[in-house]
Amino acid sequence: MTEADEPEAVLDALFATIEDRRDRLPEDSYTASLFTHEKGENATLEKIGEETTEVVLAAKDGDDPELLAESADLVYHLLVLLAMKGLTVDDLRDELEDRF
Ligand SMILES: N=c1c2ncn([C@@H]3O[C@H](COP(=O)(O)OP(=O)(O)OP(=O)(O)O)[C@@H](O)[C@H]3O)c2ncn1[C@@H]1O[C@H](COP(=O)(O)O)[C@@H](O)[C@H]1O
Repeated sequence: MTEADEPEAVLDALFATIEDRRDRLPEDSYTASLFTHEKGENATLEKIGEETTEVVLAAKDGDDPELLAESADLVYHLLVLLAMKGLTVDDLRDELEDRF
């Protein structure tokens, strides 16, 4: 069983993978390309904008599978942005817990 087999741990496993790609920069990794490309931060921010629009349109259309797929794309790119800024998924968890 991997860490990601625990449903509550999937965000931690995904974030650890993003940090690994950021730190090791493997050539075949889309995530690493966002960290290495000169305009990687802009590309990440653009993706967040695009995916947000796609989430809104999927919700408006009542397309639940599309809503879930676009939400996953959005969460992934948000986590990449946090990693770019030196923030972590634990920081996000703390922020959410403070509001709970
Ligand atoms: N969760 C994701 C994830 N979500 C989206 N993407 C990529 O984000 C890119 C942009 O997404 P889009 O939906 O915009 O796809 P697109 O091909 O540009 O399509 P259009 O927008 O043009 O329609 C695509 O290349 C997707 O593959 C992701 N790439 C990686 N991950 C995770 O990151 C891990 C490491 O991946 P690598 O960095 O590739 O090793 C993977 O195991 C996954 O768990």
